[in-house]
Parts: sequence; structure tokens; C-alpha cells
Amino acid sequence: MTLTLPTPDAPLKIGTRGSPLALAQAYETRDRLAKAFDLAEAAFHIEVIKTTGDDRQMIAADRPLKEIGNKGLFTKEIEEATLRGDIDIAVHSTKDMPTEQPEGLVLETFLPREDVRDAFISTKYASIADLPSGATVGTSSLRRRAQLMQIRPDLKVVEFRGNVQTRLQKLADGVADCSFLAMAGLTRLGMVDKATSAIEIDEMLPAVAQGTIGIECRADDARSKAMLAAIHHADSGHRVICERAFLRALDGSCETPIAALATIDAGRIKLRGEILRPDGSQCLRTEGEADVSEAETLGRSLGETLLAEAGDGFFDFR
Ligand SMILES: NCc1[nH]cc(CCC(=O)O)c1CC(=O)O
Repeated sequence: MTLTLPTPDAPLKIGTRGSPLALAQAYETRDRLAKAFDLAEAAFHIEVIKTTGDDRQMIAADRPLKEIGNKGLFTKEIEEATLRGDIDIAVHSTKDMPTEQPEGLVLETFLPREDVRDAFISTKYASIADLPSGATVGTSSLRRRAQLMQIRPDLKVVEFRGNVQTRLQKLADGVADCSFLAMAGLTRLGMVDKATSAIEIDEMLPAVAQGTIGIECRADDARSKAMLAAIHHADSGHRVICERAFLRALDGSCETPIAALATIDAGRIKLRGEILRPDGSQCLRTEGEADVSEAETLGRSLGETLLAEAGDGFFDFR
């Protein structure tokens, strides 16, 4: 196949959400493609698409995410635009993506993974360990909530959402004593100085695919596939495929209390995973390793093992 590259008159259309982080991720994708194919910025068009997750009313700041129903909250409308051909490629935080893609779309491209850790953010305290008994934690993430309750059942959790600026304002207003964000998002926004400290993996295992940009396109779009192949980062891909297989086996989403992190060393992939009861009263952990070529199988088998161990109703609120 001869590749007909995009031009300013017939640009490659890149779809993204409109948040500052989403735009930064779309620009990174565009810049990597421009460099790989020696193209001008004008050969790309960035199309902002509003998703349910961006709808202010739908997602009023005090409404818990779990009530809204969240499979594909930040991705559905963008996937539909890709299928219609309104855009050619869709740039996502892989962490926000359901484990299955709609018929006709493929998710095969991942950019080099950023810092996978969560950030601790507070103007009063240096770290989780430094929080006094009964301190108030602002988060909307079921995973972070359950992990915190597991190690610090004395803490009080309040619902907390919004972009970095909103959260910092809420902290300044005393709505909570601390909050949490992914280090990757802060880094990509050039705001890593807003993190009070980075939380080590042993203290808080990150969400599946945290810190990884994933790019989706139509399964039959040979040009986009060929272009994306040039910017794919293989190791990040193996790691995310392993973690997402784990999540899929558990039938989880970005808002189930599930955490997992795969690492690669000398051709071997190692996965650590955990599931928690929403109130943090129980945490089941697993760990295993395999050849990198078995990344998906490793994730699935560890997920199946934990699922069997958990039994019915593990994720139910009680
Ligand atoms: N669910 C929201 C979301 N999706 C991706 C990121 C950060 C970037 C990433 O993890 O790739 C965030 C915010 C956060 O958790 O702080």
C-alpha cells in the first residue's frame, strides 16, 4: 500500500475531549505524528468533542460518579464520531476507556507511559502518613477511596471532582484536607509542582493504564493504522494490554475499586493487581509474571484467579 499522507487541504482529523489535559494529549499525539512523517502542524486538525463526562449538569460536582453510570462516560461520543468518519483518530486517557471497543474500532496504539503514580495534594500535610486521625480526604475515585479506607479507616472521604484548579480552590476553601490526582496528568499539564508528594506503588497501586495515552481508529482505516503504528510504544502497549486483560476478567471499569500495574524487565512482564471492597474492609492481591508475548494471558489468568477468590457480591456496597 502506498501511504497518502494528510495535507493542509485534507488533514488528519484528531478527536479529543476539550479539557486542558485532553488537549495536551491530543497535541502530543499530533506532534509525534508530525515528526514521524515530517508533516506540518496544518496537516492535522484537532476536533473537540463533548462527552457525557463533560456535561456539567449530568455530572454536577457533588454527584457521585457511581450514580451517573460510567461505562464510557468520557469516550462514547468520541467513539461514535470516529465510527461516523467525523474524525479519523481518537486520543484518550486509556484509564477512562471501557475494556471492550465497539465493533469497527481498534485500540492498538499507546504512547510512552508517563509517571504511573498517584499524587498526594495538600497545603497542610506532607503525605498520607502525616494526616491526623479523622482528616477529610476529597476524592471521587472508588479505587482511591477504598485503598485509603484500607490503610486509614479513620479518614473521612468526601466527594471531590473537577479539574486541577477547582480542586486546589476547594482545598484552599477547606472543603477537604487533601486530595489525589494522577502524577501523569499533572506532568502533562506542566503542573507537577502542584503535587505535594508522589505516592509510592506499595502504598497505593495505580489504576489500570494510569498515565498512558491510547489512540483508537477505525479497523478498516489503513492510513490511520499505518501512521499510528509509527508512534506506538511497544513496552507501554504490552503493559496496558496486560492490565486491561486483568480488568476485563474482573468485569471492571475505571470506577471499580481495582488497581493493577505491569512492569517489564528483560523480556519478562510482571503484574501486580488488587481488588478492594468499596468500604476498604477487604483487599485481595495477586502477582505473577510471564514472557512479554504472554502479556494478555497473564492479565486474564490473574484476573480470573482473583474473581474466583472474591466470589459473588465482592464489589457490592454494604
Ligand atoms: N478519571 C479521570 C482521569 N483520567 C485520566 C487522568 C489522568 C491521566 C492518566 O492517568 O493517564 C484522570 C485524572 C486523575 O486521575 O487525576
